[in-house]
Amino acid sequence: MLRISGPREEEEEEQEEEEEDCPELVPIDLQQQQPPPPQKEEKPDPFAKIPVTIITGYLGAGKTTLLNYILTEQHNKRIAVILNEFGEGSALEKSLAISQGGDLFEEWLELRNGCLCCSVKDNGLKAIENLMQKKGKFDYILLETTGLADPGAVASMFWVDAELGSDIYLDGIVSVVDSKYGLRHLTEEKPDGLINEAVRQVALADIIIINKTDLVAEEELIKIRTIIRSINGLGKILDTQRSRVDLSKVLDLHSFDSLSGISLQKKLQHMQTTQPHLDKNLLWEKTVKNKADNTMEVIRLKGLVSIKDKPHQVIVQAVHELYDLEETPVKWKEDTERTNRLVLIGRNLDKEILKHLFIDTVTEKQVSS
Ligand SMILES: Nc1nc2c(ncn2[C@@H]2O[C@H](COP(=O)(O)OP(=O)(O)OP(=O)(O)O)[C@@H](O)[C@H]2O)c(=O)[nH]1
Ligand SMILES: [Zn+2]
Repeated sequence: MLRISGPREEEEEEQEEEEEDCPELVPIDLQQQQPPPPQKEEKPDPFAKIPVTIITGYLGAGKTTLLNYILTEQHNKRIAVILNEFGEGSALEKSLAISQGGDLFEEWLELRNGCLCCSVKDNGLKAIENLMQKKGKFDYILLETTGLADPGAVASMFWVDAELGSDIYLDGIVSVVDSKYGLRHLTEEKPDGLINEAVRQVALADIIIINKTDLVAEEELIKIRTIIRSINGLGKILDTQRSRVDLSKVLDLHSFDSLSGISLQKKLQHMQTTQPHLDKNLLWEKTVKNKADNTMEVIRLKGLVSIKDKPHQVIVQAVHELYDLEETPVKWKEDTERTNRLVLIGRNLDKEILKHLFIDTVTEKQVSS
């Protein structure tokens, strides 16, 4: 079954499931006796450590959507964004990632609002080191991991790299979960009995965002919330549509400061002992097979395609069997050939078969009379 999601509607306010934070108690007499603190002039402190928030989550859950949302919200920060991309088509992913009117960027790119953005292929360490040479130009770092990454590895790098550690600190790990497919990702058993990536991402998170609540009914949400709780009993769980979350709930958390209790090391240990309560795999309708007769399964697709009579490039995205198309502000060049590019991630995928299938689908058929 294929479905195109309809035109974007204005989202309702995201609901939050967690209890409100308790207000802090302040002794009355202290408050009365002390004069208000003088208004400080906001000047960046060149020696201040820069917070890093890791944004993790399974393929297509809404990480980049969250990044884009944060960048466009009012935050009074100069944010540097690092995207860990998948696939070989670097230009493709970059142009999809951050809405900059289709500008492509290899190195650090300055965004309109003073934020910086960079797209990297490896673990992001180089990008951060590279970024630190621009110290003073930004005051927050957001790092999006690839959907299949174990965030523990990325997070650990802030401990391993002492030099890096003196400039920046890990502020928190945010994990985005897809309401529709999260359950499936979280309960998938790996053949070797290892903990799957989706579970690792949830287990390590300080904040778990259950995104795409528009796609599921309340019962589904309860199910996914329950399994998330069973994996991570500590993280704060928030529900969102289009990753629209209250920024104060995801930034400046100081999750790993000595004061806030559980350290990353502890979390990593905790993770090994927590087991998800498994639901059995969901049934899925599959028809295309590879040469070895195994059913192909696409988990994630991104692409830049040309649509007949449309002057603009169109982005196609899919998460399992849902997909949507979005016209970009970028026009195809008049005098050059329009090239369609697709990046697919999944199981038992066969490039040749998929290519034929795609060409078959888009080729105009002669109707014989
Ligand atoms: N229906 C619906 N679609 C959403 C929502 N949030 C994001 N999407 C769509 O889901 C798709 C994937 O979103 P991304 O933000 O690119 O996901 P991602 O986690 O960055 O994906 P990868 O980097 O490939 O792992 C896009 O087509 C989004 O437009 C939502 O709340 N509801
Ligand atoms: Zn992304």
